[in-house]
Amino acid sequence: MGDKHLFKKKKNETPDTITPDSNVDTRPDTAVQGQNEPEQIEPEQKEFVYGMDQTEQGSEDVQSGTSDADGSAPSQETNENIIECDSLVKIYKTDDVEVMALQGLELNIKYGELMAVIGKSGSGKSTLLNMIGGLERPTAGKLYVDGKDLFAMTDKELVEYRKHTVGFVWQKNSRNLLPYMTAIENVQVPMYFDKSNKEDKYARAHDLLCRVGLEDKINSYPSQMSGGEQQRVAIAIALANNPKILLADEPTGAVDTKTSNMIQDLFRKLNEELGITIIIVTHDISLANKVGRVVMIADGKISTEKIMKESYKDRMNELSTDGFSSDDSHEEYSILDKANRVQISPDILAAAGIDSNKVKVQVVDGKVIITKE
Ligand SMILES: Nc1ncnc2c1ncn2[C@@H]1O[C@H](COP(=O)(O)OP(=O)(O)OP(=O)(O)O)[C@@H](O)[C@H]1O
Repeated sequence: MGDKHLFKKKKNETPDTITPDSNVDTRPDTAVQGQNEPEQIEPEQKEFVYGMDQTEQGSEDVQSGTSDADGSAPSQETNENIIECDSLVKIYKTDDVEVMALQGLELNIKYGELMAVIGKSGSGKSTLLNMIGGLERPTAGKLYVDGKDLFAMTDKELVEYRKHTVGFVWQKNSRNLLPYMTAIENVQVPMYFDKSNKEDKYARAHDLLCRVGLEDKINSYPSQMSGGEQQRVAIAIALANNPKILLADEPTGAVDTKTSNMIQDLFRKLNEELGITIIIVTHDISLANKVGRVVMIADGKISTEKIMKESYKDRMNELSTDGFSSDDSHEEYSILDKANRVQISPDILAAAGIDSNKVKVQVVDGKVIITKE
């Protein structure tokens, strides 16, 4: 990512909150990872490990795009970033209309990060998540995930990628769970093509359900579980194939505050225990305040990012969620794009009394000062 640290925004300033448009679901109708994937694949031997510790599995993954040969694709050995978005553009075309959902987005995400993506409705959050998840193809730019070039993958390779590299959790449980299966059966669905025997699959599903705190509900059907419990089953399902990245789109959007807190804690626990990279698209400010980094998308680009202060990281490890106050937990930065441009939010412009499109830019004592003309 380009240089950052232009100026600090007021602490505690919350991003714009919005109501998700629940009537319109523009995403591809892909349910639980692995369920709607008709292609037959060669089963592969996998160890019973989660998260980062999958170098063996990764090497058997799709090879297209792992272009060490041309030297351009990052790999885990040489790169600390699991995701690199470089000038990423996504244009949707419907009839005569073109929508530019992402407009040259730059973003790097490190292995093992726990981060949130926020922004107004229509800013491109889900589009970014869907592209990282291999559900949408970039129109232009570069997108590398775990050393693989998603731009260059064939459809078949993308199916493989979706099965092994990423796991999804959606807001709507109907998209995550099959109603006629118990929790433990649901978790085993994505393991269908896995070569390991029935007992191993059962044991792995059982272990995952224990990790998400549902050891008492393994034989319950979705209708017999609360919304929060169903969401925890959904997280176990998303982890079923030991993905390196967990992608969650509004995972707390349909639950109450208490359940939301529980899910937030669970993401942190899984991130710490499994070392898995977790990216959460959310409007839930309390959730955004409890992750290591929050990036805000505005008009299809990253505009600001907030990094959790070290002192808060320590406190988060000591305190339960209920006792945690998120005030002043992060420092906020604006992001320079490749052309050294920066977006300044309307709030900051208003606070500085800037109401025209012409400003004075000076360097004073090593600081860039932007003032009204
Ligand atoms: N399949 C699609 N076809 C056409 N336009 C689309 C499609 N998916 C998204 N868009 C448009 O792309 C833009 C970004 O959409 P996206 O869903 O990524 O935004 P978002 O930030 O996730 O919004 P929300 O918070 O409301 O879910 C919007 O203008 C949206 O209407």
